[in-house]
Amino acid sequence: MKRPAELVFIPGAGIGHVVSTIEIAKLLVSHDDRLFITLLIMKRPFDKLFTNTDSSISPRINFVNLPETTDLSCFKFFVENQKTQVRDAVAKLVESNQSGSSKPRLSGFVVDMFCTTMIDVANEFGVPSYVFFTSSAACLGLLFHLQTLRDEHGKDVAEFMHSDSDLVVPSFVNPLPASVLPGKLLDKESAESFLNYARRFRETKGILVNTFWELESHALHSISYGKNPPVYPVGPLLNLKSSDDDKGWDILSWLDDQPPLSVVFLCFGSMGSFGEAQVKEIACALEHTGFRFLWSLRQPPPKGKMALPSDYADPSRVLPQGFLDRTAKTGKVIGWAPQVDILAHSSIGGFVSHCGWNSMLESLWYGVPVATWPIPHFGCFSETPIKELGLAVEIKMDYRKDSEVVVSAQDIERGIRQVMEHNSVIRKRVKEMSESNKKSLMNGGSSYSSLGRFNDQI
Ligand SMILES: O=c1ccn([C@@H]2O[C@H](COP(=O)(O)OP(=O)(O)O[C@H]3O[C@H](CO)[C@@H](O)[C@H](O)[C@H]3O)[C@@H](O)[C@H]2O)c(=O)[nH]1
Repeated sequence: MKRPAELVFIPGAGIGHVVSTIEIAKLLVSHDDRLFITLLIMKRPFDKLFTNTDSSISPRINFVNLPETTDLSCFKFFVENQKTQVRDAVAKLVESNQSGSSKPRLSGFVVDMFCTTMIDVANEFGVPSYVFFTSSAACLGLLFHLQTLRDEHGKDVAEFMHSDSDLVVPSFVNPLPASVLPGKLLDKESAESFLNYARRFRETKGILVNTFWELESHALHSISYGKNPPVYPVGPLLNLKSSDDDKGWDILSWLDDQPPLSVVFLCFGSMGSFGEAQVKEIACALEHTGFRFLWSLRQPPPKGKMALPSDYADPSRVLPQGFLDRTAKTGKVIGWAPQVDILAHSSIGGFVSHCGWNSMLESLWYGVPVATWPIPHFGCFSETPIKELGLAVEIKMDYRKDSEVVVSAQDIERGIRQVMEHNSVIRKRVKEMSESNKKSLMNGGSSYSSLGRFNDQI
């Protein structure tokens, strides 16, 4: 019998990365009873995890909170600066595992897509690394493609920044207009970091991706070849546990009073917020459509400060005058939303989203069609694969026109009307995909089998 094995997981900072990493850890240990996992959690002072990081979730999962860092000048350096802490934590783990032959042996690191620098630490301990890619396979394919263009064809990807041409990217079904590529991916300074992530992915023994075959078969085929390490689609990895705070209860009981499919939900992820002019356009669109709405409205962090948006003490400050009174019977403006509970509610008819990959997977799980309003932060964009599959309608598309460009109330209204249509083809397709979604994780399903293949090589 094989000796028990221990994997060290290094999730990226932020809810969009930590939650799915905890879910993959839970799935892996439930599939293999000789596996132990230690998660090293990096925290910035403003990170709210909104998730359970105590070890009671499984006796074979252990959380270690790394000391909080205050130097937040740059994300890349934030991760780099954690190397010493990671090294120390792993050394302690190895030492405590030496005390008995029944203790697990360190078998590898699973590093977040943005923590590839930790591959160096895995190498110091003489164990292999794997990547956990928290976004879509299409996005992973794009990173590989840009890196190949750069390293093998000498192409300067910054050229695409101002280009109007189409780009043939193997992980996308249709050519991509250069204008939809996130500026961060092409910008001279940040592009090099992204290309470097892709270079380092290729050094690893495998890439776990939070997706499933039925959703992204085209993208997955396109990256499962030649020089790339084996790719394991193991999603959707979602924490569907209900919120138990009082605020959440108030929102859900409001939804209980609304008719089925009548409410449009607007929420822009953990990092999404708008300036006052854009907030007013959204409010006008909502009022004009007359649909019931639930709107997670959050205020931007102070300019130049690395922080997350926060809830408004008084949202009427940025809304059109009298908006809250006029819509009191049909709408609710909230701060942080218990998103999965909301998407699960039968009154929700459509979701206006910034297209973070977790949000996309959550809405597909519950069969809620999406109106896409991408706000790319780290250059991972998720709405294109969803739209290519006919699972979403579009509000805003051009990434280069960043958040400073105000989307008009008319464009928002058009998107909301489309996404709320009851008998649309999109709604039907989303429902069908919702079924495949659930099957992929069941015994014999595509993600279930992928997990088995991954476990076999640990
Ligand atoms: O009010 C809110 C806002 C968000 N969420 C949850 O927070 C998560 C947000 O994740 P995601 O939708 O992926 O958005 P981001 O927080 O923006 O995620 C980052 O990480 C993702 C995974 O790599 C990338 O796809 C995104 O582009 C990147 O911005 C989801 O589980 C939401 O349910 C809430 O519960 N309430």
